[in-house]
Amino acid sequence: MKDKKKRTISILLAYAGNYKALTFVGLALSAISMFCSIVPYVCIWLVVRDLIVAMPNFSKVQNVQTYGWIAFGFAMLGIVLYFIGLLCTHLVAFRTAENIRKIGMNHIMKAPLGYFDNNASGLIRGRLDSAANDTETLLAHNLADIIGTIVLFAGMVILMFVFDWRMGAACLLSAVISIVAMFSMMGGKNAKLMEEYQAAQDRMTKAGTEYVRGVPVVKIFQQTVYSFKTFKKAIEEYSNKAEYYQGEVCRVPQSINLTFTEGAFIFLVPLVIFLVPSTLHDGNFSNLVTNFVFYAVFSAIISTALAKIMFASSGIMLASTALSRIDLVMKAPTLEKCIHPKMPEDNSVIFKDVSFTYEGSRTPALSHISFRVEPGQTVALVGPSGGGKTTAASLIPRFWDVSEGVVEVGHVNVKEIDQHVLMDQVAFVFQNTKLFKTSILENVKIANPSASDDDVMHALKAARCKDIIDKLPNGVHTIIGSEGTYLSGGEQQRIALARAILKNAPIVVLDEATAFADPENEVLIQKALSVLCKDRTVIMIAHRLSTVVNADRIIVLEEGHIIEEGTHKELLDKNGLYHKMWIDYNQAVKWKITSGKEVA
Ligand SMILES: Nc1ncnc2c1ncn2[C@@H]1O[C@H](COP(=O)(O)OP(=O)(O)OP(=O)(O)O)[C@@H](O)[C@H]1O
Repeated sequence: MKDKKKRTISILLAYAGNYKALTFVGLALSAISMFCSIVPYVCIWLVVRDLIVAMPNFSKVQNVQTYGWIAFGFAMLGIVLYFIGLLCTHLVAFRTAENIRKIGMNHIMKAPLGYFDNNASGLIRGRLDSAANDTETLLAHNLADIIGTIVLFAGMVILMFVFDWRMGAACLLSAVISIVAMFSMMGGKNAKLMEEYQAAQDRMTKAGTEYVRGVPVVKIFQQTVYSFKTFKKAIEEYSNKAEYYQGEVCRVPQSINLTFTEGAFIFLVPLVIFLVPSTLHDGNFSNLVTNFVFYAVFSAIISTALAKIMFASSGIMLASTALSRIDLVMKAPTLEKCIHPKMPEDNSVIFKDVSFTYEGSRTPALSHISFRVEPGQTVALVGPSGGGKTTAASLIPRFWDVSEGVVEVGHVNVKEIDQHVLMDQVAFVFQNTKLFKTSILENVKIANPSASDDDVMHALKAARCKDIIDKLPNGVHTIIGSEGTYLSGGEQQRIALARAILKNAPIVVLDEATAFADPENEVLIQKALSVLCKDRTVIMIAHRLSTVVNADRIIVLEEGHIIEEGTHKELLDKNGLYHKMWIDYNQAVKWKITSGKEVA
């Protein structure tokens, strides 16, 4: 546990970079300031002592004012040093939080694009943000408080011997009982319990997010919250853990802690009563009263110090869970960077004995796939759902890196092509197009920021987007999502095609480009596609087999294997899976037309 705390602090300080040294300055200032804050208590002791000695002739007392000034001076110095120390630790905390965000985002930028399929970018950003925030309190306040409290206790032990060790021990004993009770709540097997409690909290948050995402489904099927069993179970698990921790584990130690934090008097008062007879006998009664006043006042700062330790412990715990969230982000795989990049020789795409297995999956999504697409050819990937079509297409622009084999673009392994060159070489049109909440013009320009507005308009025209722009209030400058602007799936797809046309890449990968299109949009999309694909190397994935009949070659993928390959005619003649798919497809089309007639 102690090692874990040390590790947490040293990892965090590594994120502080150049500001690490400032932490030590801040901590040293905090320690000195705590020392300064003890001095006024000593002055109180001296004042009380002089007053009691001079009693009843108080005019004899000479040094009270001097003690007053010394107390004031040290109190002010303590405050100033504490603030400068806090300034230093805050600077470190802010820089560390900034570095956590920067380093995390830099790492994520090197992750393959496919990683974001399973890890939503919002979730990753949320993880980094919350982790950065959770480390701030520890570095800005808690560490300084821990050091300050250590100095305080060291000061107490020294003062215990200087004035009256018995009263010092009484104060210290109550502090020690309080600390032991506090750590018994957090240490040993309770630390594990605390981790489980936090894990239950995390599970509840995740299940809650899933539930909110699924609200439309819940509403459509008129289900209740109880239909989301995982969420309900997560809430129950969390509340059981919380009740057990707060009720069973914390009740006794918490009560002891609170009693002794505020109650140095529990030992101090009986002790003094016990000592009165002997001091009256020795003639040291005035000394006893002076010391009692000192320890009674001094014990008040113990409770403040203990409360700070308590916060500091939870701060360390919070920071350590924050570090595990950062670890999750930093575990994201990164694409190998080539040291001596090569330029593709032409626009061909070749798969050589390629296999690929998703992380955590037992069965390969692709097994020993080999095919070649010559420059200017159109090759279609078809086959049953889950056959590996999208996976194969994703390996070309390195959304993932192959597990075995080689993918080549222009006769060069894609891993040996500079990432920017590869991205310039390949345009990818996804099934599910993402448009940004900005103008249509900017949305298209993302593909080629140096393009002129005229080029963008030309691309939009070629992608048959004129009707979309005409109906928008500010034409091409309309912000998508603003003023009730809504684009259908097919319309969004045409904007995405305009992007790909503007990019002007020699290789085009189309993943179900017509997936979300109604018949009217489909015709327009097909026209846009014919512009985009003209004289380019095209790899297209399609379920609507009518879109692939003219392809130079059709590859049929099933369960990660190529099971048939050829032209539309050759595959029909083979009488295999493609032939069956073609019959099924035509029956489905006919069924649609027939049922359409029935409705009419
Ligand atoms: N991100 C992922 N993580 C883990 N497994 C995945 C992931 N994406 C796909 N798979 C699995 O890989 C296999 C191939 O999926 P892929 O999406 O490539 O098939 P597909 O032929 O494109 O299917 P569809 O036609 O339904 O889009 C499937 O078993 C699928 O469950």
